Amino acid sequence: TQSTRPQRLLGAVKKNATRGDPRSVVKAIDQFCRQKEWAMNVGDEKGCILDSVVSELNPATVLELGTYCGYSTVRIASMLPPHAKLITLEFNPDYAAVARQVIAWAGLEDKVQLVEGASGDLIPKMSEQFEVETFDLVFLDHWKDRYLPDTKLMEECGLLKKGSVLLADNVICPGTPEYLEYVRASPRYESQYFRSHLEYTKVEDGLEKSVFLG
Ligand SMILES: Nc1ncnc2c1ncn2CCCCCNC(=O)c1cc(-c2ccc(F)cc2)cc(O)c1O
Ligand SMILES: [Mg+2]
Repeated sequence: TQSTRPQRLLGAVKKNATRGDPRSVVKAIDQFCRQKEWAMNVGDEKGCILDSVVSELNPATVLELGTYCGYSTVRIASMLPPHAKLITLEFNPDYAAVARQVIAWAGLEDKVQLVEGASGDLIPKMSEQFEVETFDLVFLDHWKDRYLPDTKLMEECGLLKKGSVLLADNVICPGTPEYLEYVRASPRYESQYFRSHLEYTKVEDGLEKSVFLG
């Protein structure tokens, strides 16, 4: 049977990256996506912006919506302090299976909890099932029309506290107009746009960082 793109991406990680070395995993995926096959990872350019937000915030609890192959999961988890935890939600079981192996190759399985399911179903169960009160950082990188409803859901479920940061990928391409309008107009958020490019291309895209004011 034919392999899938995520499976070929995993092969490139196993071939070119060193076990237990997250930076080499990130580099192997970026090389694969530039030289072999484009894939919808946040990528190296936007990845540097992601890194700077994580290192500035030094979060203890992180929620990632949309794992895909685990590229941003590895980028974030590799920067977390010792007892911090990252919960990442992935809807597609095939993507989840690849992501688990990418995360394990990077040696980060102890910091990451990958949960399979839809964000809309899992967010309301967060506090009871995953023993999390609030998230210091949420990285939104899943269905673009779920960014807004899931943000409202996180507010309603009390998962955001004063100072929680939402970092949203693809706010220009593919675009999340309703989400952008909401976080930029709401008095409950302080928003900032980081202009960049769609991963591995010259197309404009960017990240929106929104601080919850409580
Ligand atoms: N736990 C959960 N709950 C809900 N949905 C869930 C989920 N877990 C996963 N999904 C479903 C996400 C499916 C992938 C989302 N990402 C994207 O769709 C995406 C697309 C592009 C793109 C841009 C230009 C193009 F020409 C083509 C594609 C770039 C990106 O950086 C993207 O992140
Ligand atoms: Mg994305």
